Amino acid sequence: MTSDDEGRPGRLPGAAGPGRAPFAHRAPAPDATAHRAPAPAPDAGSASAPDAVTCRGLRYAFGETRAVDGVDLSVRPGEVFGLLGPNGAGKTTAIRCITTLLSVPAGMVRVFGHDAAKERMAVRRLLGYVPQQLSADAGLTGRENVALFARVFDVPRRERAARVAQALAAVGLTDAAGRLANTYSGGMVRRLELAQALVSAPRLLMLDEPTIGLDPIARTSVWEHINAVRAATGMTVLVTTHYMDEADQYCDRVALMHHGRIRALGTPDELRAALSARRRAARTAAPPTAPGTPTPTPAPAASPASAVSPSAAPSRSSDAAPTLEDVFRDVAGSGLDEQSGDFRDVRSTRRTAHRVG
Ligand SMILES: Nc1ncnc2c1ncn2[C@@H]1O[C@H](COP(=O)(O)OP(=O)(O)OP(=O)(O)O)[C@@H](O)[C@H]1O
Repeated sequence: MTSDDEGRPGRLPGAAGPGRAPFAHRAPAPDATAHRAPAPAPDAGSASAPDAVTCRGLRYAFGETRAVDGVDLSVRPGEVFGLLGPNGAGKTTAIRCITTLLSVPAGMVRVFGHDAAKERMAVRRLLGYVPQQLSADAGLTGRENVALFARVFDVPRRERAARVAQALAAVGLTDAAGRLANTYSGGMVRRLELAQALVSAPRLLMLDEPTIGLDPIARTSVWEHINAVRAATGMTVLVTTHYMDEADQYCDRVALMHHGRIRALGTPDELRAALSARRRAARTAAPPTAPGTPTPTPAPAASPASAVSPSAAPSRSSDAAPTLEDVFRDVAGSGLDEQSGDFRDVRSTRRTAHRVG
């Protein structure tokens, strides 16, 4: 990376000339119901702009294990896109391919038009990444942690102090910036890691399980800060999560992943409506049952679901019917609980406990 600030690929368009803030210091909205903040989205303005992320036929195997098994997806500039699935679905592996931490052996990955296989540094300069593993140093203060990332990501020296302060302010850690990270709560550690990822003003923020193991208030706080920065900058957000309710609340679109494949993709409303339609169709097609005969449970869909057509999207009136978890169970089929446990498997929770302990 160079220290030349002009034309630096990681710079948000129009957001930060020398001396200007890379993102606005907008305090998170106090209203916790302000989900899916509408982004002014410098990235989302042009119809010809490349997608933030494009994966075509992405595959990755660890020996015999096909962790990612032919993933096609596009993340639009400025949206919050959720990659959902149980433990072992392949979410982290897919994310690591997109970040270039794993090289792409088969298929294609592009980030804002840059080929992840051939233009690794160009891709990395566009990204902020919060991995599942702890990325903050417990023996450093919050400020020192963010400053370290500013150096690693080659934030120009003359801007560093201001950018570090801005990143800490954007996640509500100004007052705690001088404290050692090992005195932080789990939610504060997550917000610190968010500040570390934001200090380079990424166009694409990638978060792997950002709220796993946090209590509901801390989860809400993390999302409010993500949304506030996104609303101020138009940054694209790609997030993995087990929490269906959270994805429903905060993601513009979601992809449901299981056994390395995308089983369904669309807005939460589209996915729920498609399930309602399938249920209605199954009821209509079912033969009338004799009185006293138990009603058979419809078999879950056997084939992987493809993207849900937006044209089939119904209105918000179907909210009360199926949940996103119902959709997942429908498209993933009966194998959902076999190996991977449920959506809140202890493995990840333990990992998080280690992160903050
Ligand atoms: N380094 C590795 N070596 C061998 N197998 C691996 C490795 N990393 C992941 N796997 C396997 O690849 C598959 C996908 O794992 P991955 O971590 O991508 O899933 P995930 O959906 O992110 O799960 P989690 O929610 O638990 O993080 C799993 O079967 C996992 O055991």
